[in-house]
Amino acid sequence: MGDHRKNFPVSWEELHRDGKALAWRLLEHGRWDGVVAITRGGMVPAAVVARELEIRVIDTLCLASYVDDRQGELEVLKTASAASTDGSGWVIVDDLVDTGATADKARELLPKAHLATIFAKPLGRPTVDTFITEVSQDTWILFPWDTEPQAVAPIARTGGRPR
Ligand SMILES: O=P(O)(O)OC[C@H]1O[C@H](OP(=O)(O)OP(=O)(O)O)[C@H](O)[C@@H]1O
Ligand SMILES: O=c1[nH]c(=O)c2nc[nH]c2[nH]1
Ligand SMILES: [Mg+2]
Repeated sequence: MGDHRKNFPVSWEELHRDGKALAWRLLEHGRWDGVVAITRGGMVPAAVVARELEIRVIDTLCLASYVDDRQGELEVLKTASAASTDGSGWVIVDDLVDTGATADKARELLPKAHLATIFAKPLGRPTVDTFITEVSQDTWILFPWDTEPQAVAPIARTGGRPR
């Protein structure tokens, strides 16, 4: 695994709540023509946002760069059909910005779209228009689709290392 010092586990309930918080923030900007989910991580937040804002036009932009918590070269696996436009009136949703590389590519493809995430780390924060929660750069966010409950040692016994 990579060099992250802290894990930040997120539950389905927390993600649902934060997705709704993101929808409230996006509502302030008026109506949206559609949502572009950056797959795969953006799909669940995008579903919550689309449901709350009654948006039924949903597209995907398929970008991949990480294997586990190691960043590799960013691959564009599929563009959004909204990419035939400049993206104005559309909101792009992802689960998080970390280094900002994924968000930079989304902006390159849809320069006028609004970019929204649930989480932002400091390096990526300037690339996103709206986000809900900031976490430190050395934190790894653990999403519910990547995790399952298991027994762990007390923090004090790990010597401060991530478990
Ligand atoms: O700001 P960055 O450093 O670019 O990192 C953020 C991106 O990394 C993760 O996607 P990942 O490449 O793991 O693909 P996935 O969504 O299919 O899991 C996450 O879902 C974001 O899209
Ligand atoms: O599950 C994830 N958690 C993260 O903190 C992260 N950063 C980039 N990609 C990520 N994926
Ligand atoms: Mg992703």
